[in-house]
Amino acid sequence: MGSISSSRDESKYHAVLFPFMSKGHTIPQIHLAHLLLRRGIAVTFFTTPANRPFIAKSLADTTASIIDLPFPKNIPEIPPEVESTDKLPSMSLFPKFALATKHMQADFEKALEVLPRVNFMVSDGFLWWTLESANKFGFPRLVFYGMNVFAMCVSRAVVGARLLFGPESDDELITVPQFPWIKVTKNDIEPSFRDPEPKGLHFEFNMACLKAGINSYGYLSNSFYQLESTFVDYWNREENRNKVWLVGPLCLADPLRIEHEPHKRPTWIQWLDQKLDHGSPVLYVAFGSQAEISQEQLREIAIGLEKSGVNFLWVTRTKESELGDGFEERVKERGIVVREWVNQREILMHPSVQGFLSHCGWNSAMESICAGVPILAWPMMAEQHLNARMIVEEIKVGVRVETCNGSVRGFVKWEGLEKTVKELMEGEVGKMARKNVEDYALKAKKAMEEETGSSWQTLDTLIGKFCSSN
Ligand SMILES: O=c1ccn([C@@H]2O[C@H](COP(=O)(O)OP(=O)(O)O[C@H]3O[C@H](CO)[C@@H](O)[C@H](O)[C@H]3O)[C@@H](O)[C@H]2O)c(=O)[nH]1
Repeated sequence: MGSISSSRDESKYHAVLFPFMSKGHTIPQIHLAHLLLRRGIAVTFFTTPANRPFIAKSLADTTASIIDLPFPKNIPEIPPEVESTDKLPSMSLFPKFALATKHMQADFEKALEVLPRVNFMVSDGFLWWTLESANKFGFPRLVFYGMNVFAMCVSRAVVGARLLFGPESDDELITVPQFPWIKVTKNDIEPSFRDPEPKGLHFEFNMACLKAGINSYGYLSNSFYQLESTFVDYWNREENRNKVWLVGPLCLADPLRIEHEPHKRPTWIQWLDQKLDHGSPVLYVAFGSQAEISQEQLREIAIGLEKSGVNFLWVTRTKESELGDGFEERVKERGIVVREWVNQREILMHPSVQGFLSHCGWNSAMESICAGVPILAWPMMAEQHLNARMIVEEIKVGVRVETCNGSVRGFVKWEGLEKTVKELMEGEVGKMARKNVEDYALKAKKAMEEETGSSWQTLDTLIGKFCSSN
C-alpha cells in the first residue's frame, strides 16, 4: 500500500473519497475534494499507484491525503500495467476490469482501520463493494455517479417498465410514460440493459452496482437544479428511492489557473489567441478519454472538418496516418490536431471557441455549458446517448450530428458532419443553442456561488447530516 502523501490536518470532520479508475470519474471527485476542504473537512482520497500522480498534481497545495491501494494483478486479458479504463486495449474488457476492483476491498479495509473516524464516504457507483466496507466501519456511503438526473430518470423508467423488449427495431421511438414529451430508442440505452434474459459479466456488474446504490445513503450528481428541476423533483418525490443531491457543476469548484504571459501558454492556446486576433471562431473537437473510433470513421471526421471550412482544434490520441494522407498539412491554416493531455476547460473558456463537437460525456457537457459553448452532439457509448437527447431536445443547447442511416448509433459520413458543423457554427439552430447555453452558463455559475448557490447549499445540507457536533 502506498504512503500517505500529506499529514491529515486537525479538522474535526473527515470524508473518504474513492473514485473509479477512469479520468471522467476521477476529475469530478477531485473537484469535490476541493469543495470539502474549503469547508474545513479533512479528505482522504483513495486511488491506485498509477493513478496517483494525476491526482497528487491536482490536489497539490491542499491538505488532502492520498492513499494508493495496489490494483489487482493477474486479471485475465488485462495487461498488468493497466489501472485506468483509458489504458484498456479495448472497452470490451470494461466488465472484467471493473469487477476486478472487488479484490481491493481487503486492502481498503486495512487502510480504514488506521484512519481517524470517517464521517462519510463518497465512492463511485462502480465500486459497489465499498458499501460493505462502509457498513463494517459504520459510516454512510454516498454514491457518486458521473451522470445527470435526466439520464438516471429516463433509463430507470424504460428499463424498469421493460419497454425496451417491445419494439422490433432498435431505432423505433418509444415514449417514456413518466415524461411523455421524451422519446428514446433501444439504441439510446447500452446493450447490456436491453437483453430480456440478461446474463454475463456486464449484467453481474450492473446488478451489483444497482443493489449497492439502493442500499447506500443517496446519490451525488454533478449537475445543478436549474438545469433539470423536473427530473430532480421527480426522482426525489418517488417513494423508496434514495435522494439525489445536486452539487455541481463541480468543474466550477476549481478556479482555472491561466498563464497570462503569451509565450508561456500552451501552443494550442497561443493558436486560439491568434484566431481571436483575426476574429475567427473555432470549433473544438474532442471525444473524452475512452471513446473507441474506427479508422474509417476517423477519416470521415477529417474529411468533414476539412470540407466544412470552419477553424477547428481537434484533441485526439490517434496517429497522423490514421487521419488520412496529408490532412494536417492541407488544413494547417485553419485547423490543428493536438495529441497531448490538454486543459479542456481552458480551451472551452477561450473566447475563440464557439462550438464543441463532443461525445457528450457528462463532464465535457458540463464544462461546455459552464463556458457557454453550444454542443454538436455525437454520443458513442455509456449514457452519452441520453445526454445527447437532453442536450439537443430537452435543454436545447446543441445540435445533433447526422448519421447516414438516421440511427443514433449510425456511421457518420463526411457530408452529415459538414452539414451539422455548419448548422452549429453558422445556422439558426446553432444561434438558438448559443443563446440557451449562455443562459445556462449564468445559472450554473449562480448555483455554485458560495453560501447562496443552490448546489453550494445542497452540499452544506448534506454535510450537516453527517458532520454535526451532536
Ligand atoms: O486531454 C484531455 C482529455 C480529457 N480531459 C478531461 O477529461 C474529462 C473527460 O470526461 P468526460 O467528458 O465525461 O468523458 P469520458 O472520459 O468519456 O467519461 C466517462 O465518464 C463520464 C462521467 O461518468 C460519462 O458521462 C461518460 O459517458 C464516460 O465515458 C473531462 O473533464 C475533460 O475536461 C482533459 O482535461 N484533457
